[in-house]
Amino acid sequence: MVQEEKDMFTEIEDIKKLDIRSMMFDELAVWVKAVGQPAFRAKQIFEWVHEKGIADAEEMTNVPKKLIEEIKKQGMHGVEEVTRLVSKQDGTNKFLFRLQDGNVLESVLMRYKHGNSVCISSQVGCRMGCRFCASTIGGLIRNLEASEMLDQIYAIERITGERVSNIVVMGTGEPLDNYDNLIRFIRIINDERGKNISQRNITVSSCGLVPQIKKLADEELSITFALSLHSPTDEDRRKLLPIANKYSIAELMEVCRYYFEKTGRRVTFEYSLVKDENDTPEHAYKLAELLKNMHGHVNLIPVNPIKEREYCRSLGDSVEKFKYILEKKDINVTIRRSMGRDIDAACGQLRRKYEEAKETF
Ligand SMILES: C[S@@+](CC[C@H](N)C(=O)[O-])C[C@H]1O[C@@H](n2cnc3c(N)ncnc32)[C@H](O)[C@@H]1O
Ligand code: SF4
Repeated sequence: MVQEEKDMFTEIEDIKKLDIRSMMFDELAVWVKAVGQPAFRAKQIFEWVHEKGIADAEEMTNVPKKLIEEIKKQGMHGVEEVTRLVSKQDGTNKFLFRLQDGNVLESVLMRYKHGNSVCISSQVGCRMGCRFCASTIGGLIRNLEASEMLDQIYAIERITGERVSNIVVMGTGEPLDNYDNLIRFIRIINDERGKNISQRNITVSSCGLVPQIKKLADEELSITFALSLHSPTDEDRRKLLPIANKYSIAELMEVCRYYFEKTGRRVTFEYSLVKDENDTPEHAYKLAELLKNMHGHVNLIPVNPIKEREYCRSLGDSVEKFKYILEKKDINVTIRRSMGRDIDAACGQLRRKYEEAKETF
């Protein structure tokens, strides 16, 4: 075999490891050719799967039976609704979805004046061990495929009949611990032949994996990067986030600066306020000092209590005071409204409940 043939062979072998919904357009075109079909079929399939967001290959009415059989053989992974909770307070919908292998995950639809936003999961479980997070209690089960991230959005559109315009990758899982599938997901959801969701309307949040943040910056995407900072000092951060033992705040600030330089996008700093642990005026002053020359924005969120952990949500007064101190120091800051508080707002809680009481669903 000459080198070119070898490369083509490796390419198709790699593509065949993906399910149809996880293939980017160019990969789908190679696959279509490999199963002996004309090139225009790739566009048809891509539009059915990603623009229309169909649940089942059988719905492709203009695609020949033989090709549908090939697609089924290749597989089209996605999610299926198990249950849905609707908040009486603000109309937020929380979905529990089942994957083909029986694992379950959560996605949340939030309705805002500017459009519908969906918070998706990127892994089944998480191995990062953050102290206040329900998603990590059972550890990491597995990474989600790009198809399984995409179908959380498509399924919500199918179920509600409403368009989704914003995506936050802030559900269960550490997206940068599932890096390649995350990038594949972003490229497909942004493809103009599919849902064509602007990269500017996508936010990816991470607990702070420095090498992957650098890699993300080098992709030069125009997504928003959110860093879960939660403390201005290494000492306090280590108490809340085990990953802080690996990467220091100084390294995080350096890579966030790099992210801004490469992409021109301001970084969001997530700060979940835990009573007496990171919500004192001293913490606020230190945070202001740390972020004074960063091109960023702070998002404060009083922590959502979970029953497995002992810590408390900051009181309203401390939250307002924290915000006031940051503002006085010219730091851009907002308090994130906690959506769907009446329906287990803390991410991972519904999935845990389901795992604990499968038979009642
Ligand atoms: C669930 S994580 C998923 C994204 C990514 N793994 C991360 O940590 O940024 C999304 C955000 O929710 C925060 N979070 C987790 N549990 C929380 C809780 N009980 N209350 C408030 N925020 C929480 C995280 O710290 C993070 O900022
Ligand atoms: S906060 Fe994020 S990184 Fe930490 S355990 Fe939860 S999902 Fe994982």
